[in-house]
Amino acid sequence: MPSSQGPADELNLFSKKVQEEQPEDFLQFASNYFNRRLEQQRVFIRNQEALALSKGIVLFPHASKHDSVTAAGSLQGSATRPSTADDQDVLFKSPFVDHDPHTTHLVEGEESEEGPSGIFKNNFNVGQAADKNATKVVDPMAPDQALSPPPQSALPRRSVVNPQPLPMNFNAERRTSVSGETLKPSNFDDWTPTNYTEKTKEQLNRLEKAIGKNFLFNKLDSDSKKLVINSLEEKSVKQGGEIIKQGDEGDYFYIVENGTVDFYVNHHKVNTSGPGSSFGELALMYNSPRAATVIASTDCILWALDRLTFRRILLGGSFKKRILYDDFLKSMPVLKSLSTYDRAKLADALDTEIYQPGETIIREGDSGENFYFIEYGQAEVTKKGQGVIARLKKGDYFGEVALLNDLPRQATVTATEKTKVATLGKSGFQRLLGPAVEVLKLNDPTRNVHH
Ligand SMILES: Nc1ncnc2c1ncn2[C@@H]1O[C@@H]2COP(=O)(O)O[C@H]2[C@H]1O
Ligand SMILES: Nc1ncnc2c1ncn2[C@@H]1O[C@@H]2COP(=O)(O)O[C@H]2[C@H]1O
Repeated sequence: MPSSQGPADELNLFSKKVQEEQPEDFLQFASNYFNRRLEQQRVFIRNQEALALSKGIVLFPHASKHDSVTAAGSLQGSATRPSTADDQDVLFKSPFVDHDPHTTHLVEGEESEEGPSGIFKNNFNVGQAADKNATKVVDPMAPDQALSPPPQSALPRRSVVNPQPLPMNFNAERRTSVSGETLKPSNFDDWTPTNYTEKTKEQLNRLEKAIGKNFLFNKLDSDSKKLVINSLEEKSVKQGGEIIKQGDEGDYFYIVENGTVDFYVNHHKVNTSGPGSSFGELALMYNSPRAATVIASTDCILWALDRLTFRRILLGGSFKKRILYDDFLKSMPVLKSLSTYDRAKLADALDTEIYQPGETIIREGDSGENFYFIEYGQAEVTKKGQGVIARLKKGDYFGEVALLNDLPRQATVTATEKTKVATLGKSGFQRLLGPAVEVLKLNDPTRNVHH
């Protein structure tokens, strides 16, 4: 059965709800709960389809009207007409939900106790924690693009990629947040993406070599991986060709098989990257204008993934951490100076740890390995001989003093209630915080002692 998360995640969510609600009539509760989930999912798909149709795009070209009411879970829809309220009434109405004493409204994008986008939380791998008491919830990932080497002459103007008319901007409304729209089905059993073409053996071999081990793919299950691979379109770009123009609307996401590309923001070169790297995700994630111009600095072979497949498959998989941390990082005053791109790279590098009341997160005198943001909970800072010197809460950060000044930990930080922190390793701290480091230095609580 298709679902927004996959059966295991749906079951996890469901059992959490059961624990929370302790329903007296379990079967009734279960029936209502899953009816509502199904209803939400169908409504979402209907809306997407209607939106797409309003922009002249057919999302489900192979489906007929009759297909739309096949067995529960078959997510085909009518390609020829927008949905109506009547459709939804007939197709989505749960016989029970209106009168259910147990029903709680599940809103897409609803925050759970577990974090900014709780609906994803049960997807995480439980791994080893930096502190033996902590539970690490997310894996590290995402290779970084190298920083720019030598300066370059003026930008070429000619565009050689994307000769076809522009793409599926079916969701052309500008948005600044990914969260609402991304808590949605990412995997449709019966959905055939528009650009799907089985790859030849030769292409598959090349793809496997170039990108098979890329973080984009090792996060995906085999079906999703196959879907993505067969949706990729091969594009050759000559040296100097403009692949993306800053300010344009997003159409494709790109993976580099061969060659090197340069990134320019407001005509200044900011980055360069080579084989195995990828770019062009920001505009597709945030429905924002392209944040940089991308030029082939050598002849390149690229693989392009259309916007819809990117959003359906990669957003909730490979780019999950960005979605998870998007709102949280945006809300942190200390990170205000970071660009969308900086925030995205930062999110890629974060891990999550949970501490129980009384657990030590940082011990005075230890060497410093991580920087911390508090996602929820409270902690107190103590120093030998001085007792409690500060209290920390949601949105605060700590652990910067040792990293900024190359010193041992200057205080002990202990959770006073269940506390969830996002952690950033030392190298990420130095590489990814950019201008925020200056703010951290200015706010250094030991500034007068060390300087
Ligand atoms: N410093 C940077 N700022 C913005 N985008 C960058 C930067 N470096 C690389 N890029 C990539 O350039 C791409 C341009 O298109 P997007 O905005 O869709 O996504 C962008 C990123 O993938
Ligand atoms: N007055 C303070 N002195 C030292 N550390 C403090 C103080 N207030 C808060 N802290 C935090 O406690 C952390 C302990 O580890 P660090 O020394 O790496 O970074 C420290 C700061 O983030």
